[in-house]
Amino acid sequence: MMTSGKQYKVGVLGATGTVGQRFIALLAEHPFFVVHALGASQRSAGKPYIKAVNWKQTQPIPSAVREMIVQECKPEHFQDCAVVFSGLDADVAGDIEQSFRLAELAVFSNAKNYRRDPHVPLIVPLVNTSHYSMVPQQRALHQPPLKKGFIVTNANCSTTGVVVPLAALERAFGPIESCIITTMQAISGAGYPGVPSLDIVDNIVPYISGEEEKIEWETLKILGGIVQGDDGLKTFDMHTKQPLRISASCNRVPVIEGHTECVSVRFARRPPPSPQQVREALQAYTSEAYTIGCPSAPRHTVYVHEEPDRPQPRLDRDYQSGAGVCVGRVRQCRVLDIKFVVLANNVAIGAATSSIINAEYAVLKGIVGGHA
Ligand SMILES: NC(=O)C1=CN([C@@H]2O[C@H](COP(=O)(O)OP(=O)(O)OC[C@H]3O[C@@H](n4cnc5c(N)ncnc54)[C@H](OP(=O)(O)O)[C@@H]3O)[C@@H](O)[C@H]2O)C=CC1
Ligand SMILES: N[C@@H](CC(=O)OP(=O)(O)O)C(=O)O
Repeated sequence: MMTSGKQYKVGVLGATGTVGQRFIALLAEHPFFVVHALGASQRSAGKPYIKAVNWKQTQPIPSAVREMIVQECKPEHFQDCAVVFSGLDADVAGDIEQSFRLAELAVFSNAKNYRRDPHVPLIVPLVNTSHYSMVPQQRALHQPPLKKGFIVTNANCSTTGVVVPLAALERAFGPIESCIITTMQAISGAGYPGVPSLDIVDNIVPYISGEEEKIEWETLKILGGIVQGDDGLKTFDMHTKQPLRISASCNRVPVIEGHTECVSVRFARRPPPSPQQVREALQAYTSEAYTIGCPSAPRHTVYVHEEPDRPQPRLDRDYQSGAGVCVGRVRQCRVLDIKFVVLANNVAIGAATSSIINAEYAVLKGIVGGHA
C-alpha cells in the first residue's frame, strides 16, 4: 500500500453535527490526518468540544478532541490545516466554504451548495476520482486565481449508494439508458434531532424535500465524463453522449442508519446482461481509490448478497465500517432489464467516509500537501 509518509493537520467544520461527529470518530486514529481545529456555530464557539457537542456516536469522544476549543468557522482559525472537512448545515455552507477556498484552503464538503458548480468536482470516491482533473481549472478561473485552494464535494447520500453499482454496470456492459430508483431513507439523513418521532414511528413519509431532483441530477454529473471544448475549457458532460433517464422516488422510513434503494435498469446494449453476469460484474468492481492505497477505501467496493432477504440496514450497514455498498436480490425486471436492492450507510460512505477517502486520494496524488 502506498502511504503519504507524514501526518497532515485537518479541520472539521460543523464538527458538532451528525456528519461532523462521524468525521471526528473516523479521524481519531487516521494514518494521514490529525484533527487540529474544530468549527461550528456561534452557539458552540469558545466551548471545549465535550461541552459543545451532543455526542451520539457509540464510541467515546476521542481524547485528542475532548477539550479542544470549538472555533467560529473563520479561515484564520484553520490556516495551519492542509485539509478542511465540512459537515456544515447547507444554510451556511455556501459562504463559509467559499471563504475557506479564498483563503487557499482545500475544502472537502458534504453540503449540497457547490455540487452543481460547473468547476467543482462532485466525487464519489468509489466511482469518479478522475473528476479531480477539474481542480486546476477551478483554481485558474477563480477570481482571484488560486494556488492551493479548492472545493471538492461528495454526493447526496442516496445518490452515493446508487451510483456505485451503476458505475460498475456501465464499466462492464456499457451505457445504462434508464433507471428507476425508490429509496427508503434512514432518519439520521435528516441530522439531529431531525424528523419528529411522532412523524416517523409506526410510519413512512413519502417525501424528502429536494431529494429526488438531487439523485436524478447528481447521478448524471458523477457518471458522465469531462470533455474539453475548442476554447480549451473543460466541462462535465452530464452523460449526454448516451442520455440516461432517471426517475427517483424518495421515502423516509423508521430506520436509524442506512439508506436502502430498489433499483431497476435498462441497458443500451441488446441483449442485456443476465442476472448472473450482473452479479459477477458488481462483485468484480474495484475503485481506483482502493487500488492506489486510500486507507479508508473498502477492499470490496460492492458486496453481492445471495440470500433472498438481504441487504438489510440493521445487519449490513456496518460492513467494512460502512465504507462499501451492499447489493442483493439481483434479478430480471419485466419492465426494464435488471432490478436489485442497494444498501449504503448514509453517514459513512454517504457522507463523512466519502469526504475522507476523497482527501486521502488528494494527498496520495499530491493535490493537497504541506502542513505536516
Ligand atoms: N446526515 C446525513 O446523512 C448527510 C448529511 N449531509 C449534509 O452534511 C451537512 C451536515 O449534515 P448534518 O450533520 O446532518 O447536520 P446537523 O444539523 O447535525 O449539523 C450541522 C452543523 O452545522 C453547524 N452550524 C449550523 N449553523 C451554523 C453557522 N451559522 N455557522 C457555523 N456552523 C453552523 C452546527 O453547529 P452547532 O452545533 O453549533 O449548531 C453543526 O455542527 C448538511 O449540509 C447535510 O445536508 C450529506 C450527506 C448525508
Ligand atoms: N437529504 C438526505 C441527507 C442530506 O443531507 O442530503 P444532502 O447532502 O444532499 O442535502 C437525507 O435526508 O437522507
